[in-house]
Amino acid sequence: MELKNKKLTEDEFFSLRKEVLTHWPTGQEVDLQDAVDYLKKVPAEKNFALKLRKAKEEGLTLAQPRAGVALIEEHIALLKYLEDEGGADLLPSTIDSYTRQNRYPECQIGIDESMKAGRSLLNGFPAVNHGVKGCRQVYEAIRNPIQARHGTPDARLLSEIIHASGWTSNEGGGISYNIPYAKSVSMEKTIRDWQYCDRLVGFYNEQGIELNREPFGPLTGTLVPPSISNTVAILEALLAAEQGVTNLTVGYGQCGNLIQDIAAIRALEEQTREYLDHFGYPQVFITTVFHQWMGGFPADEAKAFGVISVGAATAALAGATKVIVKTPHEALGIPTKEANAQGIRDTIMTLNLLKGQRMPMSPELAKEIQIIKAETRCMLQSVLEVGKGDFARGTVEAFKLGIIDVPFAPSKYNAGKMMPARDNQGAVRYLMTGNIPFTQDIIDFNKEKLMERGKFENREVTFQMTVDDIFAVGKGNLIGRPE
Ligand SMILES: CC[C@H]1O[C@@H](n2cnc3c(N)ncnc32)[C@H](O)[C@@H]1O
Repeated sequence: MELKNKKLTEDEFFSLRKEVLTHWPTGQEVDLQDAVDYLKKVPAEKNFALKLRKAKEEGLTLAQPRAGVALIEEHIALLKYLEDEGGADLLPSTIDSYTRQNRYPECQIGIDESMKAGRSLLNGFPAVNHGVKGCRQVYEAIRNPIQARHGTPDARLLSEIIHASGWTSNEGGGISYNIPYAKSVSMEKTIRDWQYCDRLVGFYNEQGIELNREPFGPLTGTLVPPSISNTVAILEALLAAEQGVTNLTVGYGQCGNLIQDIAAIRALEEQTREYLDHFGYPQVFITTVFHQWMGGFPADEAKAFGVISVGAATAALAGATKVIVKTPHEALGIPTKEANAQGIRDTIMTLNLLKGQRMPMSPELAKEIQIIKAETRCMLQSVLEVGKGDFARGTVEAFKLGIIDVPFAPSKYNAGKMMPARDNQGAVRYLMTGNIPFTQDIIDFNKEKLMERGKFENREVTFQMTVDDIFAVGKGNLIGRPE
C-alpha cells in the first residue's frame, strides 16, 4: 500500500494489529476491550493528557525526569522515590536499548541476569517483556501520570502494551525516533509504524479516552538549529493529528542562548498551531516541552546543577508546559535515584522562584522568532512540494534530497550536508546549509552572525568552530572559544 498521510481505516489498522501482537508472547496479553475498560478507570489526575491541559490552563511548567531500570519492583521503588522525594509532576519509564531495537530475547537475558546480580543490568525498563501485567503493576503503584520515553523506530508492540497498562502518554515519532536513533531503518517504514502508534491513540480517543503523544524534540541533541527540530516536530504533529491524536506535546532541546531558546519554544507553539489549523486539525490541543541541555555535561556535580538550573529557568521564562530534567550524574551515566531526585528538586526550586514570570517581548526576541519561523517555513513548504501535497511522502523525499538535514545523525537516510556553529552570543546558526532550500536573506543572516564571531575571535569561520562548540559545555563554557 503506497505511503500516504491518510488516517488508517479500522480494517487496515486491525489487520496490521494481528501481526504486531505476535512479535513477542506478551502481545497476547493485550485485549483491546479490556484495555479500554482499564483506561476508562484512569482518574483525571493520573491521565497525562489531562494533567497537561490543566498545567497549560494554569500557566504552570511541570517537571518530568527520565528513569528506568530492569526489574519491576526496583522500577516501582525508583518512580515512587522520584515523585515522593523528587517531587516529579509527571513520571517516565525510560525504556531500555534492547527493547528499542525489538531485541526482546536479549531483554529477557538482561532481566534474568539482573535478578541474579541484584542490580539493573539494562539501561531502562523492558516494558514489552514485562508485558501488560508488569506495566499495570507499575502504573498502579504510583500517584502521577506515566509516559513511555524511549527511542524506538518500531514501537508498535511497545505502544500497545503501555497504553493497555494505563500509561497515558508515549514519546516518539517516525522521524524523531529514526534519524537520531537508527543507522539504516527507512524513513518510509518508521513513518508507517508511527502512523500505527498514532492510530492506536486515535482509536482510544474514539472510545472517549484522551492520550498524549510527544514527538521527540531534541533529535541528536548536538547543535541542532531550532528550525530543524521545529520542522520535525510540526511534521510529526501533522502526521499524528491525521491519525486522530488530539493531545500533542511538541518539544525542543535547549541550545544555550537564552533568547534563541525562548524564541524556539514560542515559534514552535505558534507555528504548530498555525499548521494544524491550516491543514484542518483545530481540535488538537498543543503543549510544549523544553529539554534541559542534551549535550555533554560537566562531571563536577556543582557545575552540573548550574546547567540544570539554567535549563529550568529557560523553560519557565519561555512558558513551556513541561521541562525534562537532567541529573548531576549526566556525565557519568545512569543516575542513582538520589541524584535523579536532586535534579528534580533543583528544577522545581528554580521553577517556583520564576513562577508566573515570562521573558517579555523585545526586538531581539521578535527577530529570533521571525528567523526561526522563516527557516521552518522554507523547509515545510518544500516538503509539501516534493510530496506533491502529502506530508508523509514529502518527508521521505525531503530527507532523500537533504531538504531537512539533522546534524550528527547516525542514519544513512540523513544527508549530513548541513553544519551548525554558534554565533558570538552562543546562538546556533547555519555554517553550511547543504541542500536546505533557504532564501538568500536567511543564508546571509546566518553568515553575518557567524562572521561577527570570526571577527571577535580573529579567526576564519570554519568547521573548527563547530568542533570547539561540541566540547565547550563539558569544559564549562557555552561557546567553544579558541584556546
Ligand atoms: C535521551 C538521552 C538521555 O536520557 C537519559 N537517560 C537515558 N536512560 C536513562 C535512565 N535509565 N535513567 C535516567 N536517565 C536516563 C540521559 O540523561 C540521557 O542523556
